[in-house]
Amino acid sequence: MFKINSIMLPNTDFTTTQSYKYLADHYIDIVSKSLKELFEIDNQRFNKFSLQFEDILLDYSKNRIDEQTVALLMQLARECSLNKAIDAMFSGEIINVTEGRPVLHVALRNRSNTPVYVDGKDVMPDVNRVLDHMKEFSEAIISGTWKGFTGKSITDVVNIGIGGSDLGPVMVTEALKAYKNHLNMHFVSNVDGTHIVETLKGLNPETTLFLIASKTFTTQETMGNAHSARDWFIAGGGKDADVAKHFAALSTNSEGVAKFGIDTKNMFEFWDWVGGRYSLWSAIGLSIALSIGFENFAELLGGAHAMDNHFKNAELEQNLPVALALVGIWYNNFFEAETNAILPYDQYMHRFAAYFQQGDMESNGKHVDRNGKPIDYQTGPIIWGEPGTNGQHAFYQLIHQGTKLIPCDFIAPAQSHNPLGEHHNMLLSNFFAQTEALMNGKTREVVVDELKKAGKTDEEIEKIAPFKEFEGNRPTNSILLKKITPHSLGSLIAMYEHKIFVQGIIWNIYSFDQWGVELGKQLAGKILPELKDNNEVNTHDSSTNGLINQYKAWR
Ligand SMILES: O=P(O)(O)OC[C@H]1O[C@](O)(CO)[C@@H](O)[C@@H]1O
Repeated sequence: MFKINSIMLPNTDFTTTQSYKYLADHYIDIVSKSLKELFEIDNQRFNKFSLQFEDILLDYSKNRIDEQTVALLMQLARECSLNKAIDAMFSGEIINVTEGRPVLHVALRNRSNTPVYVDGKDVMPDVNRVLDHMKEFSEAIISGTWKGFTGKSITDVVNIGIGGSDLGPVMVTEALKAYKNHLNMHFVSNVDGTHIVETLKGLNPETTLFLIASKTFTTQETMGNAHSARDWFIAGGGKDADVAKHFAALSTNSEGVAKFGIDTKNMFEFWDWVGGRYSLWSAIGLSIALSIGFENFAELLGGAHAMDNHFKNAELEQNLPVALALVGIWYNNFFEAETNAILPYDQYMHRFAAYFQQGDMESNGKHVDRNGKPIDYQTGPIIWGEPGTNGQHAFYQLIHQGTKLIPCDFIAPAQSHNPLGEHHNMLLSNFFAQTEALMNGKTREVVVDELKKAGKTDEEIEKIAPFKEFEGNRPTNSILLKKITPHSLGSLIAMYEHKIFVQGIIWNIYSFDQWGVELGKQLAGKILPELKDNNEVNTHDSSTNGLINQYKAWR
C-alpha cells in the first residue's frame, strides 16, 4: 500500500518557493525582450547556453532566457530538492508511491553492474540472467539455428503489444534500421482486427515467430491479438505442441504466460519496478535485439547508462536532462505554453515524437500533487511532432505565424547513414534555417524592401506586407548528434526520460503511475458484453445508448 505524504520524495509546492516568486518577476523583464535582442546584448549565448555530452550537443541558447533565468531555474530545482529525488530513484526507493514500487529502469541498463537493491536484494543478477537469455535466444533466431515446426528457420518476427510494449520497440527498431539484419520485423498493437489481419497477410506460420509483449499479460488488446495469432498459427498447420517454437512471452506475469500456453522457458521476465513506458530496456526490447543483434542492443543500453551516470553525477548547471526540463518548465508555467513539439530531422527517427507522447504525457499528465491535492498550476505539456522536413510542409505555418507559443526541440544527426549527394546538406540547411527563422522572424521593413525589389507598387505592398511578416521570437532547442548509433540513441532516449523525471519532481506529482488510463478500460469491459446481442441498450446516457444502438443496427 502506498503512503500519502510519502517521505520517499521531497514534497514541495514549487509555486511557494522563493525562486518561483523571483522567476515570476523576472518573467516580466524577459517577456519584454525579443530573442533577437537577447542575442544582440550577449554574443556569448551559444557558449553560455549549450552543453555537450559525448556526441550529443544541446544548444538551448535560442530560448527566451538569460543568465538570471538559468540561475533562478537552477535555484528552483534545488529548492525542490532535485538531487535528493535523483538519489531516491537510483537507490531503489519506492518513488512510485501510488503503486508501491521503486522505479528502476536505470538498473536494466546498469552496465557497470554495481548492486541495485530492491527489498534488500540485489536485482542485477536477475537483470543479467534475462539479458543472457535474450542474447542466447536472439542469436539462435538470427543465425537460423532455431527451427520452426517444419524445420525451417525464422524469417519474420511479429511483436504483439501496445503502449510501452510496442512504442519503444517500434521507435528504436525504426531509428536503428541502418543496423538491421535479415529478419523482417512486424508490430501489431491495435485491437482493430485490420492490424493483425494485414500484418499476417503473406506471412508463413512455419517461419514466423510471435513475441507476446505485455507487462501484465492481461491487456485486452494484446491478449485479443495474441489469441488471434495463435488461431492463425494453428490454422496454418501448427499443433499445440509447436507453439513453443513460435511463441515467446515478454512479461512480469508467469502465471498468465503459462495459462496462455507459452512454454515458460520461452518467457523473458521483467519486474514490476519497470514502468511500461520505460520498458524498452527490459525483455520488452527483445524485438530490438532480434532486429539489430544483441551486441547493438547492449550498445543501446550502454548509451543510456552513460546518460544515467551523467544525470546522476553532473552538476545541475552542466546537466543536459536538467537543462531541458527547466527550460520546459519556464514555458509551461510562466509563458503558459501548452505544447512541446519534437521535430527529428532524421527519417529513421520518425516515431520518436510518438514514443515520447506516451513517455511524457502518461508520466506527467497529472492533476493532483503528491499529497493527493488538486493542483492549480500546469503540469505535463502536450507532446507532438513529425520528422522534418515533412512537418515544415504541414504544420510549421502555425509555429511560425500562428497565435500560439510552441517551444520546439529540433533533433538532427551530423552524419547520415545514407549519404546521398547533397541530401544531408539540404536536410540540415532546413534544420538550421528553421530555428534561425523562428527566432529572428522577418520585420515589416525587410518585407517591404523585398517587395519593392520585386517591383510591387506601394499600394500592393501595403496590402500584402502584413501577411508576409514574421514576428519571430519563437523558442527552440537544437539537439545535434554526431550520428544516430545504438549508443547515442540510448543516451538521447535516457536524456528525455530524465527530463520527464525532473519536471515531475518540480511539479510535485507522481510521474510513474497512470491511473488516468483505467476508467476507459473499465467502461469498455462493461460495454463489451452489451455488444454481444442485438438487444436495445438503455443503461447509459442518451448519447452512449444512441451510439451503441445505431452500431447494432448497422453492423
Ligand atoms: O504491457 P502491458 O501490461 O500490456 O500494458 C501496456 C500499456 O498499457 C498501459 O498500462 C496503459 O495503457 C501502459 O502504461 C502500458 O505501456
